[in-house]
Amino acid sequence: MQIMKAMEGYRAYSAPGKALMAGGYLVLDPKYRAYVIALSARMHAVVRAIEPKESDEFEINVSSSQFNGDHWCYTLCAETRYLPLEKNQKKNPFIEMVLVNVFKYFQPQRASKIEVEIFSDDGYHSQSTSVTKRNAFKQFSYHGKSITEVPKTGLGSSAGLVVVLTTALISVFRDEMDLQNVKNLQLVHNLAQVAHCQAQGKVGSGFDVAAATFGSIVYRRFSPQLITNLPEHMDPTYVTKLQTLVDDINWNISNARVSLPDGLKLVMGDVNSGSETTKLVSKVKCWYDSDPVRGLKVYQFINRKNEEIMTALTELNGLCRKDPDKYEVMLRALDQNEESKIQQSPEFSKIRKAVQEIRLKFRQITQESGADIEPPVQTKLLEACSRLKGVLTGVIPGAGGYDAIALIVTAESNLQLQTEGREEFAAVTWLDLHQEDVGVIEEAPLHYQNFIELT
Ligand SMILES: Nc1ncnc2c1ncn2[C@@H]1O[C@H](COP(=O)(O)OP(=O)(O)OP(=O)(O)O)[C@@H](O)[C@H]1O
Ligand SMILES: C[C@@](O)(CCOP(=O)(O)O)CC(=O)O
Repeated sequence: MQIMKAMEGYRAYSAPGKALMAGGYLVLDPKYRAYVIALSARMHAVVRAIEPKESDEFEINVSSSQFNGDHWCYTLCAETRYLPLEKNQKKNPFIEMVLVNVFKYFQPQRASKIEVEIFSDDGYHSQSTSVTKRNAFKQFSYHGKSITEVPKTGLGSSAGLVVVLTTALISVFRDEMDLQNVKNLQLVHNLAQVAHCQAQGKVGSGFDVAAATFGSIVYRRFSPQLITNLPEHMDPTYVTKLQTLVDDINWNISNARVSLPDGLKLVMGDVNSGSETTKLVSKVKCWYDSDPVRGLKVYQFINRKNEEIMTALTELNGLCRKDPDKYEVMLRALDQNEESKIQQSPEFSKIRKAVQEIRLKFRQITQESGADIEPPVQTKLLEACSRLKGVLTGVIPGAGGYDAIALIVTAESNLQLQTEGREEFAAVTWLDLHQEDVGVIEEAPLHYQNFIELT
């Protein structure tokens, strides 16, 4: 009772990370679709508005105490058109752009102090020297370094942060924030895309923000001009243009929900390294632009293979419903690595063949563009993984490079056990993650209280 009282006025939300299994690079163009899996690693925000304030200045304190006690303290007000100022000039462009866009969109007048606590699940960062704290509901890792200094695994921490923070702030300005309501999800998505795109320097397709909002999806992006055509933040027309863009314009994105077929799961292996997506993207763009006719042909080929993968996954979904016995036999063949039986499954064969062909093309692009999309060390690792029992296929998701690898494997398989102590897997840490269907959800604020350090 005492605890419940103390939690009054708090709201909590979480949003998932992502792995782009098919469609990397191509998805930057609205012509092509991508297959995005949402992950069980989530970014969380607990929010509370303490009303009202004496002055007309809003104060927004965002803390991310897992990262050496990181916190940002912003003030903003209607008179300065909601331009956020951080008290100690600490930079976090993602938080800043969320504040700019949510405040400009809602135009709140009655100043208040707002507190937001961010928590992120382990999957987002390499966990070499962290300390675990837990309560009866959740546990989080605490690092001795700031957020910008802890190595990332590439699961989309910034998109998760932007989506969950946008949701938390919207809930302060809106009484009703039912996340089953498509209209509300669309509001979160559109505001979060604008904020993420502005913070990131307008390079991404937005698949990570879409997955954090809607969950596992087949994604087709919006036209980039929707956001790049917005004027500068301080332009007097920004507010109405933002509101129109968020509420009235059809973004024409696809976000059809998908799920991996039953009996299959996603496994991610952190290689403790990481890549800079923006550099890879600009090198690939140079490669494409140097011979656009050939570039288009290569992309069209990769796109056919991406679509084949998506079709085969849908077919597997159908087969496991229509003929569960046959499907079960196929899964067991994968489990035992019985190559001749696996080849008898047209769906498995199609997926494996299409992934091989896509990877081959990306290895060629790697050589020609200088962008390390599939560097030899990752090729070697993926080949070694493909020989393990239960592995259907594997890729370096998203932009590729030295990020975590992603495998689709049978639910029964245990890669940890199969790879323990083996030289070729020495660099890999299997992440404790699984596919998740849903995107941003409401959580119980009580689950984020009184964390105790494990000894
Ligand atoms: N828990 C957090 N608390 C505060 N800020 C965070 C948190 N997690 C991420 N961020 C912000 O997001 C930035 C990292 O975003 P970035 O887009 O570089 O990586 P990512 O989204 O994790 O990876 P990728 O884009 O490769 O999937 C951090 O520097 C910080 O500004
Ligand atoms: C290369 C690209 O298609 C995928 C990048 O994915 P990731 O950030 O590496 O997971 C860029 C994008 O879609 O934003």
